[in-house]
Amino acid sequence: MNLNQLHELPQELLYIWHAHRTGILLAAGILFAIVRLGLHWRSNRIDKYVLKHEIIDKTSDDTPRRSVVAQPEITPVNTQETTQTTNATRTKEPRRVQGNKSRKQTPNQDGDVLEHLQIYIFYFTLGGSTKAYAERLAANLNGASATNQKILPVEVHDLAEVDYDDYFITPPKSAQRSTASVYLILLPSYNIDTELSNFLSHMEDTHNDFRIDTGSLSTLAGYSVFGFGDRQEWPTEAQGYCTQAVEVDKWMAKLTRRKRAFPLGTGDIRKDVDQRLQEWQSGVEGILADLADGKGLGEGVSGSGDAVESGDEDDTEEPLASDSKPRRKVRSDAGDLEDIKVPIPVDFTSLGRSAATTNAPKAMVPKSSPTYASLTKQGYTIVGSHSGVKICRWTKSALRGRGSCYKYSFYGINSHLCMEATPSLSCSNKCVFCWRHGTNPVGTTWRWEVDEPDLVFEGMKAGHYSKIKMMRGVPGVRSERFAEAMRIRHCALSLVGEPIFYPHINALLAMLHAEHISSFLVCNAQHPDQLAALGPVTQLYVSIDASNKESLRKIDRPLHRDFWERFIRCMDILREKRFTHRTVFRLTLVKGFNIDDEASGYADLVERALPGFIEVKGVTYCGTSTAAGAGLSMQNVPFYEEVSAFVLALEKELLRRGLDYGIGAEHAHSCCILLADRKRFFRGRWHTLIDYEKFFQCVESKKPFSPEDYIGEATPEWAAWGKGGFDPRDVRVDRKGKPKVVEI
Ligand SMILES: Cc1cc2nc3c(=O)[nH]c(=O)nc-3n(C[C@H](O)[C@H](O)[C@H](O)COP(=O)(O)O)c2cc1C
Ligand code: SF4
Repeated sequence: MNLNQLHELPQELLYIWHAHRTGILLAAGILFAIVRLGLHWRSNRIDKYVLKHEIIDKTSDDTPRRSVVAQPEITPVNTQETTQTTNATRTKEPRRVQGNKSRKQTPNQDGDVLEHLQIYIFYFTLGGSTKAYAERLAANLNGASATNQKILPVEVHDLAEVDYDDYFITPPKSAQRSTASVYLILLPSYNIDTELSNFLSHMEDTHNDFRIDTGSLSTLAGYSVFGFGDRQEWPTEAQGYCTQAVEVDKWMAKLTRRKRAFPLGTGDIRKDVDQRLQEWQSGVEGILADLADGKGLGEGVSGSGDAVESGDEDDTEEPLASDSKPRRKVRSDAGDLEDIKVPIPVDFTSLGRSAATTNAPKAMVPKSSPTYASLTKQGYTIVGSHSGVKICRWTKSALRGRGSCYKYSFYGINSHLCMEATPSLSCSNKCVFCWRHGTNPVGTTWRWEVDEPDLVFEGMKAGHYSKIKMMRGVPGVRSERFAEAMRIRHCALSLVGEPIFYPHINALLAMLHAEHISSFLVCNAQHPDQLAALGPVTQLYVSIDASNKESLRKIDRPLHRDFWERFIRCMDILREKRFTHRTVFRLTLVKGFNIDDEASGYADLVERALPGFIEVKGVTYCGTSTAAGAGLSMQNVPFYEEVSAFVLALEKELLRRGLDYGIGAEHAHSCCILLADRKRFFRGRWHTLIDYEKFFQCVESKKPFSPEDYIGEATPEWAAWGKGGFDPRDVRVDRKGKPKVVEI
């Protein structure tokens, strides 16, 4: 290049710039963007690499590299790790926990092979008696598990001597991943300041310490508490009986995240402590065996862990359908059984001839059907293809010492010993107040497969017991009632559907009686032939939902066209049955439907059937769309005074006709009053209770017998008219679980 050309270079460059500046700028911009993106991607990879290695370091090293502020829902990854963390931090700095999200583990849920079960017994004592009980319990458990290699010798610790940090912040160091630990805590109660008060404060502090996982004992396999108290000085829990055991049980539920392995047991040191402790021990032994077998706590409903227990059940007698919202109608063969078009429907009244039908019958509630899904969602256990079982709210209530249903006051039935079941989920009515609407199948004929009665019976019992077991972790469940509940004494065949619809109903009843389970069978007065053929039943109910044809049509919405004729025939059959069966009318009063001016109509029916008893009950509003569609609202639920006024009017009307009925008992809590034939009033008292053992003797004698043969003792004073009828052994509570004052 010569000098001239060199001179012209700037001009040349300027020219090139002007001519190509857009392209140049664009290319530079693209290049810059590529470089930035490359750098960004590279730094991201480094970050990830560092993080990954930090995590690996953290889980493999005794000393945590990072501390993460504990969130309410965090929990240690495993026992060992947590113990190490706590140890490592306790000496150097405030306690720290790592913040991995809870996986709600139990040792054997981790997939670890459970090798051992370590039982720790903790006790507190001042006078020495609880120590003696703890040592005896340890000896018993060691003896019982001597042959089980998985259960390690029991460790016994005095709470006054242990360092709480070693056992009650996290489980002990000795607890390995493959060793499940169970705490059994035996405690007296003292209303004075003792070490026990410190223990309780420690539990509260641990739970509330923001640096510690709120469920820091959740890696335990389970726990159970037994309290010793003195009922003579502290008669009820509210007055102080075993209060500290109750408190510890609640805090343990929180700290373990609901690992209550067996309900809190309590024993009166002056009276029943040995028996209660023995019952509790037997229950605990069962759970320990399950845990050692790697079965975990089972499908138990874990306790809420709430220090203030919530009344987690509504106060209505019948549970509401869980989804009371209007439901889209699902059309399917199985879902809407009423609409199934089976070519030749078989009238179940002539089932013996069903072999003539060529089409094989179907399952009433197939597993794949929406009906099945809906019923199981509501808590029913479907047994076989057409039966069901469910524990009623009163069974739960009695397990928690919150009262039994009116049948305890009237007939001596303990609700926690009662199984509610039906062998036929199908019904021939669509009553407006039935809370199962939209779920249970309906039909006038039995068009389905028939399960054998032994299958139905065994399935019902298994379903019931499994539901009872699910209650063992629920706060407030009394251990002695829980133990008693594992032996069914009564069966209410009234759950849903129509029990006598089942072709083998008599065989099923015989199976119940053979196991000394009493039977209360409720039918809807629509199946006269089955009613006539019915064998022995402890108590035979007929639902009387209206006193005249029009009302019955409006309320029961029966599927049979000849529903009134069927109803009246049933009245006549009942009149005959009164010599062989304890017959009961069950009236459900619905304000605006069947109360007003109907006392005389009901009296007509009583005069016709002459039942031994008349139960009158105010309807429970279930809030379903069906109820609403039928014009039912809370306005239709009568007050207790209105039910009482109706009963008095009916009693008067019956007397006017020379029918001697009187008020035998009441249960104001469930708005229910019992009228009884005055023959049951003798020796100055009503006798509405049942002697169940005598009933079984009568059945076993195979000779004819009458309801008078098994009249029980006098109706308790507290259930008499004007006394309310609430079981005095129990505490009535409101929706929040707070004791409730009953006004009669
Ligand atoms: C000073 C004192 C206070 C007590 N307070 C209660 C109490 O509040 N509630 C209760 O149920 N029992 C209470 N008790 C009864 C004890 O809990 C009961 O006797 C227990 O078995 C004592 O156990 P220990 O011998 O292991 O100390 C109390 C006993 C004493 C001596
Ligand atoms: S009789 Fe049995 S099933 Fe019926 S409400 Fe009472 S406890 Fe429940």
